[in-house]
Amino acid sequence: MDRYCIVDNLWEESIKIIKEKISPQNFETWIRPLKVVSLEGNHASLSVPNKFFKDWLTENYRDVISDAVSSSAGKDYAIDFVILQESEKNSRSAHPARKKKIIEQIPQEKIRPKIHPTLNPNYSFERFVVGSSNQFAHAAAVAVAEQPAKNYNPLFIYGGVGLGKTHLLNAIGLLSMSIYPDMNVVYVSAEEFMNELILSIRYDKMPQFREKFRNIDCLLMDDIQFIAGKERTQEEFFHTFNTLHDSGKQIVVTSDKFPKDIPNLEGRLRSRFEWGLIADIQPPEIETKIAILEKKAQENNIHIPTNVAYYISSHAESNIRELEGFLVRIAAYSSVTGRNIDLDLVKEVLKDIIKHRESDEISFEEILKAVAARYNLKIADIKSQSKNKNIAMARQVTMYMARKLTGSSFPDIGEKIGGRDHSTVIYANNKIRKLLETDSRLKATLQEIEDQLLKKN
Ligand SMILES: Nc1ncnc2c1ncn2[C@@H]1O[C@H](COP(=O)(O)OP(=O)(O)OP(=O)(O)O)[C@@H](O)[C@H]1O
Repeated sequence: MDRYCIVDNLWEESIKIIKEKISPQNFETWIRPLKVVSLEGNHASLSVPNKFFKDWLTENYRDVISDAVSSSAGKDYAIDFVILQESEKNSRSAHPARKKKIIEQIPQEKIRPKIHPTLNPNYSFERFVVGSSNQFAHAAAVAVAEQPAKNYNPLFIYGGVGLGKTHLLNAIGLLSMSIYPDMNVVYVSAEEFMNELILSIRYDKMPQFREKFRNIDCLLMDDIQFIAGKERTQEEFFHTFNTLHDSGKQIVVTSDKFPKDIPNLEGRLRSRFEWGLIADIQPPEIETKIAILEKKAQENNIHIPTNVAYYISSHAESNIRELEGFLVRIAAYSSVTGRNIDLDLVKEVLKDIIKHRESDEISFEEILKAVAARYNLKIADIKSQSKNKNIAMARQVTMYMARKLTGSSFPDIGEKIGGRDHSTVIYANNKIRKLLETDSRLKATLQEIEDQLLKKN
């Protein structure tokens, strides 16, 4: 058998294994179009039609594919994905020798761009869409990047999942480095910081650890909430913070919560976070979602008609990562089926996700439970007659959310929340609505509760 036959047989065997492991629809969308372009040593390269496909496969199916190829071949294979050039895409059955060439034609720097060892070059300010939900955080981030340690130190950026905190943090690093090329910028997640600390303690390398983290011009630390409750990490971060701050170095941290709302965060750290500027990122309104979607589409040469962008944005949650996921799915489906992206195609691709979501009915009891947990109260407190400020607030939030998420009538909600009159529910609903116009912390809290309720299934 010639070498290309062996490769084809191996791939045939592998896809049988993969087919057993994933749904038929996903198999047809993601696996069927793949072809092996090279098999060298312990490395298999598979061709994919575009970057979206590549990102999706890398994130979701790389391990499944590599396990299947390894088990068919009887030895371990690492998998990577290579984007087919347009001309190759048009002739699906390119000669094997030509296929093999494809990898060599792609410049190395296109495969793995390297600018800074830990900064993501795609997360730049140019690629960040500004809307009213993130305007403040964006302006603060630009100011810090242009004039580090001048005005806002530390800068504390907080917001819900997938709303662009990491993107902004990276953008600060990229811009600062382009303005001040000699600047020592370090981007690290709080978890990596902790892991490095543990290793340094274990291998007696604390002087090196301190040398590294206390000689930085701009420290960008992601997901700081992770260190809460971890005593030794908080202690070390506290000293790192002081050293950098005292010597006029910039510190930027991100978190999923406002400093005061991070449970188990040491008071001395919390107060330091409050020294500088605290900027929030709110869930985007529909116009910003559409603008982000259109920008992402444009960056990847995908044409999305306006009605389609509107449809996707109005059905995606506020999480922008999810919005991107929808785009990936749609672009891949369109490229595999050769169909243009229009409303019918999008409805077809997203129908399961959207149907599932619409069937996710939230009950009053679930809202009550989630609000009580968020405000550290018992359900009985919320239903009680207590006039305590925190309890009264939680009660009004429950009424507002019940109205919003269940659509129940005012008298119904009043009945369920301890036999209250419907006018009390109307009052609570109006009061919270009004507060939300100005109180960004409350807005973030409510969004968090809502996200949690929507994720229940
Ligand atoms: N305003 C924006 N413009 C363009 N892209 C955005 C914007 N906000 C978020 N994104 C994109 O959404 C994705 C998720 O963003 P990011 O990872 O920064 O979120 P995060 O807030 O750090 O999430 P997590 O809480 O999970 O750490 C990224 O691909 C990012 O580029």
